[in-house]
Amino acid sequence: MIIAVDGPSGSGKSSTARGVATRLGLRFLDTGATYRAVTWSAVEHGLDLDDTAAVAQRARDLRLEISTDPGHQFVIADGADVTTAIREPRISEVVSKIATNLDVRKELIRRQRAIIDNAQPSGGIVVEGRDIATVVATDAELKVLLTADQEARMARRGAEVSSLTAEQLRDQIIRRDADDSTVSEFQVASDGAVTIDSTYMTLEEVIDVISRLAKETVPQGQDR
Ligand SMILES: Nc1ncnc2c1ncn2[C@@H]1O[C@H](COP(=O)(O)OP(=O)(O)OP(=O)(O)O)[C@@H](O)[C@H]1O
Ligand SMILES: Nc1ccn([C@H]2C[C@H](O)[C@@H](COP(=O)(O)O)O2)c(=O)n1
Repeated sequence: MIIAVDGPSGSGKSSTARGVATRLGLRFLDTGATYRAVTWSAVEHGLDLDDTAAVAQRARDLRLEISTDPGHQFVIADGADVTTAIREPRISEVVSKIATNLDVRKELIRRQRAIIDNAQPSGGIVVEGRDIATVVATDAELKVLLTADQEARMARRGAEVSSLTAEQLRDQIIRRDADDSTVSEFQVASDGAVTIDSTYMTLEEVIDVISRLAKETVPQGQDR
């Protein structure tokens, strides 16, 4: 089974998808972490991030290991544990440059699909990102567009990283969504997707709703 969770920045995709995977005993893939790992590597190599060919080559050359265990997340890039480093503001500020590089996307989508295929024997996977239902896994059994209004998303990010200024918060949520939406459609639900507006819902409530939908989606008697 594949559950796709797409949506804008700060809507709760990652925490919700991880929670659903834990609840249902599925694997979990944070596809944003793959774009962040390439960004980290390009920065470490001192590349000009506007040099799309050089950055795409870096994406193809990168040795990348990403955990799909919802209880133990890690990202290893060229042998370095970058689990924390890829979340630093210096990466968040520039990651859209890498995520809007179409050759990088081609390479990372290929890798994401391989990870999803590998997870199938263990029962399935919850995959979160911006283009999962529309591009990466169009055959997902359950497609969710997770939204929340802009103020709620900025408040959530602010509560998570208290050191961010108001300007940095707007950059990480509003500017990033504007840039990212030039290459992916995550503001409007695709065909067959269920929209969940989490503005006034707790994380647990969102996890409950998606878990229930997932159980209703799998035919009775079929192994998960
Ligand atoms: N329904 C919710 N109610 C309140 N807070 C939430 C809810 N869902 C998630 N959060 C919190 O909001 C913050 C952002 O969530 P998360 O990182 O999962 O969002 P995201 O959509 O994956 O963001 P990004 O795409 O920017 O990585 C986290 O601190 C998380 O705990
Ligand atoms: N499937 C995806 C996943 C992520 N992105 C972009 C969006 C962000 O700018 C960046 C990092 O994602 P985050 O960790 O903040 O969810 O990668 C994308 O274009 N497609």
